[in-house]
Amino acid sequence: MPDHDPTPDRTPDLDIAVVRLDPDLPLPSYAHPGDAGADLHTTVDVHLAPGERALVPTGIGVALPDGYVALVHPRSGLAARHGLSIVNTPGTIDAGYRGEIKVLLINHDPVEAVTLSRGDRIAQLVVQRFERARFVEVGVLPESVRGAGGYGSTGTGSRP
Ligand SMILES: O=c1ccn([C@H]2C[C@H](O)[C@@H](COP(=O)(O)OP(=O)(O)OP(=O)(O)O)O2)c(=O)[nH]1
Ligand SMILES: [Mg+2]
Repeated sequence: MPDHDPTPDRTPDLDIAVVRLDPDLPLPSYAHPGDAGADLHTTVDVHLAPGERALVPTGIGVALPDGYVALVHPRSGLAARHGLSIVNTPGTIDAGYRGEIKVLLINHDPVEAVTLSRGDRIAQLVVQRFERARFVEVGVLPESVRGAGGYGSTGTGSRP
């Protein structure tokens, strides 16, 4: 770590009530100042054959304030080293949810199994504010430059 960290730790913006359903495992925590994701741990040993998935408990329950959502993101190190990801990435933890946060891990490696031990950090939780939309039905949508183009409509090469 440099003498002067250019990303100093912030005063937390928000308190979130957490229960530890497994008191021997740590609370979610940020690895570095400025990190967006707080790491979540598995409470169980996991063995995933190639292509296999498993719903893995984290031992954590939260009560998010109204207007907030927590998103369960994969960890890039596990993805790069082992092909490990999350089936429904990012998982959505609703403000009203009071159950245990679980992570639907999947082993995308075509050959190697993935083995994780109880206590390993398996995913990261990003807490965000969100907008509650009112879906207002109209007959025709306003025009835009993109229009209905999508799914690669701009091509893959560099653009002028
Ligand atoms: O990765 C995840 C995704 C969801 N959940 C919990 C929290 C969330 O609030 C609840 C419902 O998730 P979601 O809305 O994604 O699932 P659904 O299939 O739509 O179920 P439901 O009908 O219960 O909303 O399950 C997790 O613990 N981990
Ligand atoms: Mg739902």
